[in-house]
Amino acid sequence: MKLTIKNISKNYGKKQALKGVSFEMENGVYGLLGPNGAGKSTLIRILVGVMGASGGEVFMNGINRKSCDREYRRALGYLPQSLDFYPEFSGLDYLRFVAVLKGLKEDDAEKKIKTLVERVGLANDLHRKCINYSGGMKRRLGIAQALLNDPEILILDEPTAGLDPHERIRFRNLVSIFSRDRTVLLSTHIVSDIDSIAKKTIMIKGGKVGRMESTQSFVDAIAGKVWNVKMTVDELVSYQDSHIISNVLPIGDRMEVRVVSDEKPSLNAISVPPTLEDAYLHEFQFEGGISK
Ligand SMILES: Nc1ncnc2c1ncn2[C@@H]1O[C@H](COP(=O)(O)OP(=O)(O)OP(=O)(O)O)[C@@H](O)[C@H]1O
Repeated sequence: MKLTIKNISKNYGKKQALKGVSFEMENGVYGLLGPNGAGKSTLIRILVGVMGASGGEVFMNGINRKSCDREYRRALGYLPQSLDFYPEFSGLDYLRFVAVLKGLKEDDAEKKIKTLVERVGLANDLHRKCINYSGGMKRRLGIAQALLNDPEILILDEPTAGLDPHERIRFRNLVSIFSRDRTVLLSTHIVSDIDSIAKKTIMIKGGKVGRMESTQSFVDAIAGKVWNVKMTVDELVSYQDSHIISNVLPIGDRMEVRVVSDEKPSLNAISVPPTLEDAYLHEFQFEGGISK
């Protein structure tokens, strides 16, 4: 399955939310990473067809999606940022309801629901009202509904928002397993969501795709630009206004400060191996109040 996004733009009145976004995806997880307001949700809404683009095209296996709308919708699974549940619905009612909306035959739906709830770890909670599920269970129910029609393309919009670390890791592992033979686009501003599972990371800012590379390439590109510097708390106060700081660790009466900097930031700085989080900070150094 190949999905090609070509020159997509979107205007909300005078606000240009997407400015000619282009990239291509095949099997595997693709992380769509960008700060608040970068245009991630707008792009996703256009890809899943709940909103029209102002310009540009989407192609599925080389065919314009406008010419294969039915097949495209059939191939698509979508987990939106928030899911609403009818108060009386159990998890099972909800999945049956979505199965009807997706046009699944009753027998197929029951088999599919049984397999999926086991895979997402909800088999013992199916008869409970889903509004009483924990955040993690709701997300797992969300991924089960997105997978009911066996989609080849799975689109997840900030799927781990509000989850505790245990549920976050569980969700990430699920996505990784499901991505073996699917194309997954996972939008997030949480670097650890995609750090270990995305084969490519798409960095988006100001409505433009800055770079799309293998996740490891982003990390490799800033090798030699991440440093540990020991300093006092007073020194840190003035230091943090002029440097990108990715971590601070108190050691005795001093601070070990992790700094992302093209140049060696001070004489006693020691070069350390970079992470994707460092690469994100380097890429978005002018977003989120970091000035340099
Ligand atoms: N309905 C709308 N009307 C006007 N402007 C909008 C609308 N929806 C989004 N925007 C603007 O478009 C830009 C992109 O918004 P979008 O929600 O796509 O970003 P995002 O990357 O998903 O952000 P977040 O991570 O905060 O969800 C922002 O500047 C936002 O304020």
